[in-house]
Amino acid sequence: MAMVTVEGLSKIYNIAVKDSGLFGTLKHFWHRQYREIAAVKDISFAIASGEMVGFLGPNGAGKTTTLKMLTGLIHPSSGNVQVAGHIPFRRDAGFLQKITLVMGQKQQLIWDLPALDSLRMNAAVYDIPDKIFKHRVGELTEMLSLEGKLSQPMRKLSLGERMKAELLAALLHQPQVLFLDEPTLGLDVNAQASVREFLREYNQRYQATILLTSHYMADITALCKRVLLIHQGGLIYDGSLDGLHNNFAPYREVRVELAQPIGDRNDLQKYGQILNIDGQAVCFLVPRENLTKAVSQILAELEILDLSVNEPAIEEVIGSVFRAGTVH
Ligand SMILES: Nc1ncnc2c1ncn2[C@@H]1O[C@H](COP(=O)(O)OP(=O)(O)OP(=O)(O)O)[C@@H](O)[C@H]1O
Repeated sequence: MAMVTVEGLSKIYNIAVKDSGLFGTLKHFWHRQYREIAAVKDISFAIASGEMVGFLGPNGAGKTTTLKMLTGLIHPSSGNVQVAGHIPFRRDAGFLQKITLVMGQKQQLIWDLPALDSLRMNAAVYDIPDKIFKHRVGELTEMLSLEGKLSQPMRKLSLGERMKAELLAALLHQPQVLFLDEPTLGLDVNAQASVREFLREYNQRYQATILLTSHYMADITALCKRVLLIHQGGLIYDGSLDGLHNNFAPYREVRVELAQPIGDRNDLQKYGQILNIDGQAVCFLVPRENLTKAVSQILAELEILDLSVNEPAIEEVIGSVFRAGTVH
């Protein structure tokens, strides 16, 4: 059963344009002009109940705009959206009980209060009976390893603990669908891993449907078998992470350690696209079909200490898909 259905969804923002200076301000006052920004262009996809999907795209691609339409914060310019059987922008109470939106850069818990006080307010908003409130807080506190932290003012918690408390608050009403926008933003590696582990466990325990954006590929590779790639407002890939790797990585990375210091960088470019140079080591990106030729040429023409051939990391694959702008 599809928990999220998106059909031909678009969002156009109208931005007021103003010339500089006093004349520009006066002109803007009397004769306002607008420019259109197509933030999301005719995207369609469906997410099944219990599925965890990664939503990837470079800055400004349209991810947050899409999440805002899926959660009813803004109206689409055109197209249809259904989430858990509801039309989001109607924002009926039943819909808000079934979803949550977590934005890594925004906080809902009050800075000077212990998280527990804010959680009590949330429980009142969502009409959660005291017994259930205590049970859920206990369960989530354990899953998030937040024992002893909820009674301290938020400002005294570490960044990672604050993010976990935010997650707890966002999940108190036990939503079926989680929209997570950069939930690990700015966290150190350990805190990222523990939030990731929590999300995996939460998804398994409650069969929650999760759409997750993250700039950290480790989050996506650890949690999402399927990814949606958005670029300049258009959906350019919807499929498995493995499929992306297999189909869209027609390159191999060739790492060569030279016996002598590197002279002219231009002399090396004939072997492949130079990814980076580190001391006497060069990393090339070589089309799969040229691999044998490039390696034989390197062995014949350069004095080398070591050579290895690797598959590019998934970050590289996605980066090249975005640079190309389209996936065939
Ligand atoms: N309220 C707004 N008014 C006008 N334009 C907007 C508004 N919000 C976003 N945009 C524009 O829409 C486009 C998509 O922005 P959006 O925030 O959805 O991208 P994003 O993929 O979430 O980016 P990031 O990863 O940087 O958060 C951008 O060009 C942005 O400048």
